[in-house]
Amino acid sequence: TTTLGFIYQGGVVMAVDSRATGGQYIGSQSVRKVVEINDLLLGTLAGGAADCTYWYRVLTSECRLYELRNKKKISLAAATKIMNNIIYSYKNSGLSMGMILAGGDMNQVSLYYLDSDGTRTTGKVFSVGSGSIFALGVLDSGYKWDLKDEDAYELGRRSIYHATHRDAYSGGTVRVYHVKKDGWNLISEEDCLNLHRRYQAEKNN
Ligand SMILES: C#CCCCC(=O)N[C@@H](Cc1ccccc1)C(=O)N[C@@H](CC(C)C)B(O)O
Repeated sequence: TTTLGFIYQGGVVMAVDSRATGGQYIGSQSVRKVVEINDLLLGTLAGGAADCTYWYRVLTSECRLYELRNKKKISLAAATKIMNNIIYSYKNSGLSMGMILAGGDMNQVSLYYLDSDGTRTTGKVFSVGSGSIFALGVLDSGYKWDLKDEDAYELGRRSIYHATHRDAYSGGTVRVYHVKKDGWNLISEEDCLNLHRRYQAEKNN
């Protein structure tokens, strides 16, 4: 898996691949690794497929229960704290999860990283998964706060593409999302083989 999220002047860009593997066996090329928590919050999943899928659903139901009980949307800080407390209660029991969570938080967007060790931090640039070392090489060299939206989307796309090219455990579809303080939307989803042809053609011109 390769997942990433970064904050810039236009909000947050999140990008992921879609491959699931069991050893050298490819279990799926169509995993949705960007998950909707509600219409303001998005998350990315990396690690154990069952762990990520199960606990993301628990988080989603906790967020909905918060809304029903409090008659207001949950903040990103609160949603990540709920997830972190759950994960921490299972520390050292073998969970394997790395999540990036983004969304509106008290009238601004913010970005959190959570993992099954119990880490919960905010930041501007995160990449998580077996391919994150490749993605970060591209992402860190291209990141600026002042990126224009289209350039930010392309930076996320290229970063995931390079990881799918070099990491055997990443591949399939490259999905790019844009998260703003008032909502998120899907920007693009392209097969990494098509991206490969496009980027190789650019090199040959
Ligand atoms: C094949 C198959 C079923 C999925 C097995 C399965 O959890 N694979 C994991 C890798 C892993 C992790 C921990 C123990 C063993 C195998 C996987 O593909 N994770 C990807 C993300 C999830 C959400 C799809 B990525 O992190 O590579």
